[in-house]
Amino acid sequence: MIEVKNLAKSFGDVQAIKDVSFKAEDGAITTLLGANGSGKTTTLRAISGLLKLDQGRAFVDRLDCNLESQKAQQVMGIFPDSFGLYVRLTTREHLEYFAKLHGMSGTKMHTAIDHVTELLQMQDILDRKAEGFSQGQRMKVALARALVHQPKNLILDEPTRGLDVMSIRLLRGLMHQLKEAGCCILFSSHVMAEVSALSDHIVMIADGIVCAEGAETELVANSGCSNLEDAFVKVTGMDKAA
Ligand SMILES: Nc1ncnc2c1ncn2[C@@H]1O[C@H](COP(=O)(O)OP(=O)(O)OP(=O)(O)O)[C@@H](O)[C@H]1O
Repeated sequence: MIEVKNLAKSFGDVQAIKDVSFKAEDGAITTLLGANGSGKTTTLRAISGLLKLDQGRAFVDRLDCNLESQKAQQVMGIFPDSFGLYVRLTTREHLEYFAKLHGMSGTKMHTAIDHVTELLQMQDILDRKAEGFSQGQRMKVALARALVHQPKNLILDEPTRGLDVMSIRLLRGLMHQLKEAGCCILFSSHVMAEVSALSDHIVMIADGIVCAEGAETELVANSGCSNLEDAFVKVTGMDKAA
């Protein structure tokens, strides 16, 4: 479970997030839905422990992401907005490196690597260096890296950007599978169809503030609109800005 309370963070004069609070439950897919620059990545980075907040607290499985960052890292997998692979390392070497960072070794580590390799159907790239990997192959390595220590919580920042239809299907299938297994999945997106297809709970964010949250049907009904896109535009005040 992920819970954030009153997060705020500025970069110089830019207030990236002003007041962000929400809860992402286990066994559910929660989406941070917001336009470009609304504060999605900053929020996810704060949960990942990569950012020192000006205000507020973030918790993963009740562990404070700032004060108990090492323990919190153990229970979350992070799929960042840039894949950041080391081109000279093979897929296997990437996975071993991340597994070791999570304290794994020996048979346990090799079994975990076999498991994610199977899960993501990536046997063909396991012993290839990452240099020259396609976007889909890079996505698989980044996802496998996030999952190798079998975290209960998975955080994905705009995971489908740049992917083709088969890679997106694989990713969505996996998110559903992990949700069914009881994991807490938190992802960010601004693609309405994707948000609608995947989300159990949607958190709408605009200009660094959470404007509304709930199930899609609830958000649409409360807005008086007929679909999620119109509800989003209305709730975030983007109709007035246009
Ligand atoms: N390291 C940084 N330095 C300066 N400004 C930043 C930094 N990180 C984020 N910002 C600013 O904070 C605001 C929110 O950015 P953020 O990346 O969180 O938005 P986002 O919702 O993820 O956007 P996108 O969908 O375009 O990725 C933007 O105005 C951005 O320029």
